[in-house]
Amino acid sequence: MNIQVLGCSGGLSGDNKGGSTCIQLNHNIVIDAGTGLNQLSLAQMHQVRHVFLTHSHMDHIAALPTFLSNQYGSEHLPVTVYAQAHTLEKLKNNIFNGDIWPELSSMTEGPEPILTFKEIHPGECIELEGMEIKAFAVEHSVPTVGYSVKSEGKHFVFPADTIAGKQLTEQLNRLGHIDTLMLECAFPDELLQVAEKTKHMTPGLLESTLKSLEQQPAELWVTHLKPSYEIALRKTLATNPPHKNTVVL
Ligand SMILES: Nc1ncnc2c1ncn2[C@@H]1O[C@@H]2COP(=O)(O)O[C@H]2[C@H]1O
Repeated sequence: MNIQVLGCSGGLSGDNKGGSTCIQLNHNIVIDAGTGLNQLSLAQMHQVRHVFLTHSHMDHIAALPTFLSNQYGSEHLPVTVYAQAHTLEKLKNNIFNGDIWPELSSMTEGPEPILTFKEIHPGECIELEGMEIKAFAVEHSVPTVGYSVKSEGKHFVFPADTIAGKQLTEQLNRLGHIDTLMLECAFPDELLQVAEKTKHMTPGLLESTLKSLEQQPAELWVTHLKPSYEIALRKTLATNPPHKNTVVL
């Protein structure tokens, strides 16, 4: 399984060229459609057939409308967008509503639509292209799922935007051995109250989450740093890495 983090910032600024959350699995699957998706060329976008969304927040869906419109002319239609009912409802009502962007799921190019929305539920596992992609519920300010991806003997887990706590620990422990755990760290410890209110992590919460796990992952990728705090967070995470193999993306 080839994992490319196309974007993972917790916000947008010219200092972070990657953009917001989008993780590409091999050529044809992405998790989230933040602005990192725009790193792909048109030809590469035409290879992406499956989009798994974690939640409805803008930094995770921003590139979806233009990405989907770019699919007109692709030979490999339709694109399937998987998400929980809440996320699909917000997309249909607030984005693909004919005002902000066309209702692409009902529009056709030739014999088939370019887009299919597919509701997923926490606990559901979808098998695609030799991968097992399982959604699991996490605690964030809107209904959110993380994804566990197993392929070729490797296990990649992305809990998306979430706060530390019993739910996250239990979900991660249930998943067994993890090769790569990609966990967020949005705010510094001084902003713990903001992190708690917005349901995000701090370095301290990251450390306590790692300590609460029955098995350590082989490596930890830290993601979703908020641009305003990125320099300070990188310094803290370099001085006191929460895991022996920590990579701050
Ligand atoms: N009370 C708050 N204080 C600071 N930032 C906030 C507050 N509420 C929402 N936000 C920001 O709004 C963002 C929405 O997306 P996120 O959950 O990634 O992160 C959130 C925070 O960056």
